[in-house]
Amino acid sequence: MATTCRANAALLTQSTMGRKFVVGGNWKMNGTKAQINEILGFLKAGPLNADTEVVIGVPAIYLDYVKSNAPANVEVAAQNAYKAEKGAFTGETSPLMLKDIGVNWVILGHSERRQIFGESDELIAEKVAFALSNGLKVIACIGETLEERDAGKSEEVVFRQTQAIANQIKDWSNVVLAYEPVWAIGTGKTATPQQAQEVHQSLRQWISKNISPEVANAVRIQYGGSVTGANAKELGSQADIDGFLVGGASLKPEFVSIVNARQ
Ligand SMILES: O=C[C@H](O)COP(=O)(O)O
Repeated sequence: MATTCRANAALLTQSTMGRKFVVGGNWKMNGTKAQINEILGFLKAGPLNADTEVVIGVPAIYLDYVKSNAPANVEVAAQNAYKAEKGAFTGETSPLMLKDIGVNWVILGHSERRQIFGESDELIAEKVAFALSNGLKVIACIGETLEERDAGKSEEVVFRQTQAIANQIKDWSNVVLAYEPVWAIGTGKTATPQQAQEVHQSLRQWISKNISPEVANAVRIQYGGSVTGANAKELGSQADIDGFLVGGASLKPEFVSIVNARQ
């Protein structure tokens, strides 16, 4: 048993080598200044594992405030950005505006953007390309709905969504993929570590074949969908899970233990 555990740990170290664990907190449309101050309070208190990259996705109106008040070991992300520098796009935010206030990350293609706001694979891919070309780092979300999973189409869907991005970009070094099965988002139904690992592994194999082995080895793939302090350690111990994108629990002090899941 001890030998098997050591062998698994060695395999995990080998397969994740060079991929820094990255945990995102997606606040979605939540937060008041008072609540944000509480969140920043527990992030400052941490302690946050220095080997984990932490990025919080903040509503646009609070980006500047959070950027000015977040601890130095926490990066700040927008939850959306448009594919143009400036112009007549009422209600949108440009990657250049984000850079202007010192925000270096953006979350794109979240399933809520896809489903509620009708964003297509192509639009998301264009936004990813435009954000990257303007110096942002991108968390690009992919994932299947329950109907698609029940129809056995999980892989087909995530491959299609990733292909759309691959059609628009060449350099993946500033991209983190977030696999978020839609049926697990905000439902309390987490994918089991095995279910998540299975999709992450086949996605990495698909990337190796269709993009390149180098990208497959280097690109970080987060899991998202009802991640909590209670399930993060087991999920985070899977060889192809390189971090999390956390919704509800990122608003709570348990986010600290999610960040520290790989310690
Ligand atoms: O971006 C985060 C995901 O939508 C997960 O949300 P959740 O942790 O509340 O299920």
